[in-house]
Amino acid sequence: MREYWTSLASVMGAVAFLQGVLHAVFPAELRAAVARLMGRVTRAFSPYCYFDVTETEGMSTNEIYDAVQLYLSSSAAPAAGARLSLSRPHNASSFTFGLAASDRVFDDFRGAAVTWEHVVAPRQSQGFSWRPLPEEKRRFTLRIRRGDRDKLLPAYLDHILAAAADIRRRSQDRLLYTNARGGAMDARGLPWDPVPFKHPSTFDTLAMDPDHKAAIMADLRDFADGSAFYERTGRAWKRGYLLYGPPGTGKSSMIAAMANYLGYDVYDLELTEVGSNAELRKLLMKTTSKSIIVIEDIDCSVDLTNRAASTLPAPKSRPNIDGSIDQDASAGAARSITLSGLLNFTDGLWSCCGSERIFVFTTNHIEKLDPALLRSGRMDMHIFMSYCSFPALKILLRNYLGLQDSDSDTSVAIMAGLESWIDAAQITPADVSEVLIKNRRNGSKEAMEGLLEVLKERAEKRRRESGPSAAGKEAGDNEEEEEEEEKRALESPKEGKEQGGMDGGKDGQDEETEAKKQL
Ligand SMILES: Nc1ncnc2c1ncn2[C@@H]1O[C@H](COP(=O)(O)OP(=O)(O)OP(=O)(O)O)[C@@H](O)[C@H]1O
Ligand SMILES: [Mg+2]
Repeated sequence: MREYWTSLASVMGAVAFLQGVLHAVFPAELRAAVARLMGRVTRAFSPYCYFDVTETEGMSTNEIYDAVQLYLSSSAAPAAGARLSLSRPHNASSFTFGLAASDRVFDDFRGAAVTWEHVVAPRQSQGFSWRPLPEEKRRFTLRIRRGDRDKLLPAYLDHILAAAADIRRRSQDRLLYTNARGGAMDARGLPWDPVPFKHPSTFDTLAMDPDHKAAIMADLRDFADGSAFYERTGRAWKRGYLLYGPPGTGKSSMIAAMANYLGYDVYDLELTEVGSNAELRKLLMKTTSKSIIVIEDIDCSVDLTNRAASTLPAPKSRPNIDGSIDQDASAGAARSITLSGLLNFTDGLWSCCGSERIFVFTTNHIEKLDPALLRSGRMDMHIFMSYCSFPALKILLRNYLGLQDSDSDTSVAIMAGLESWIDAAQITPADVSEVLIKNRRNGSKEAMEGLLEVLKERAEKRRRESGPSAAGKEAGDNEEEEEEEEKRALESPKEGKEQGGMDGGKDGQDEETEAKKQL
């Protein structure tokens, strides 16, 4: 054994000696030229071709290098033992992973396998430079089979750039924009005011029927991933959702959940602050893609019952600095937003500037909306946010009391009571949440008992009120709705309205999903 080690050491010594001689005899340039030649010969017979993406291009940074780094860190499979570096960009809410030196990752695109290697080499000393260059030269080398070249380039790089942009957007704080300045522009000429958007509502916390929720999430996902579909079918890449239902059933929470799910910015459009159709168009043009444009309480914002006529709800009289109201301005200034202006906003040619945008309208009174607004293609999906059902209640119990399905045997009787009373009580998720918040300090059993009492009271009250005099009233009428109606003091007539429902909206959606499947 000792002889083996002695001979190995002498071989290594000889190699080192020869290397020393080579280094001494041949200049560095010659050695590099020989290495380059060898590399070229090897590559000429290789079934692969290689592409280098260097970190810097001349003096400027290479955008593709950054994109590749971001993309590889999130989507490709690192080789066994690869080291990923961790970082969190300033102002970002999530971490990003980067590939360490000389590590390899594998990826595939359209059925072709690719390999990326991260190569880090020391930079040779340079002459004078205005800008200090990094001491190392970094690059990604892409290795693909020669036969896959046409299939992969440039489509694979486009895919990487788009994916990297998406990751970048998701890792930054998203924004909520409002147009609350009444058409005034900021210093940069933008009509929207942004604030960081940090709404905690997610589809996980949203209490609604799980199947219904899953259908909405699938629809959103199809939309966000549907670039090729929309291009192929010649449709503008946008989608409209109409959320309707009584107050406190989670319409605004649903919008926040949608934004959090897709990572989109939200534009909260206050229609009463918009003076004209032209202004509306300008606002639309200043929205970015990957955003949700929201008009809440659309029935209250403007009178959208007559497509042809100008709508004239009392314009908001803004107080002057001294507090007085400018009567001329409030009485005389006719507002000129029309239903057709709004339809153009969602459906016309202007709505297609930019892409990947979702329009969401909410209303408590779908029957007050003009059928033109409900037509499929404008509002593709009508989502009814209903009173709290038992499956929705279980989600609230889980969120507020930490109650799991498996825990339910501890309070089987109360759960059974809640299940039997919940529909009759017609209670909103907002009211259930309030009761649970109020009682949760006393423990989950007490909180559930408290809720059961409230449900019974409500159901009893409803039963008493729906005596013979109330017969014939629609099932959806209830105390809260009436209170809300009074509060909003709407004057628009009800005749001639078509009752839009989830089915109508869903049909449109089903057709599209079907079309997608066929394509
Ligand atoms: N479906 C729900 N799931 C979870 N929480 C809900 C739900 N509905 C309402 N809530 C709770 O009630 C509060 C009010 O709900 P939200 O503002 O979303 O109702 P809304 O339907 O938009 O009401 P409005 O018609 O008055 O605008 C929310 O902050 C949330 O805490
Ligand atoms: Mg709301």
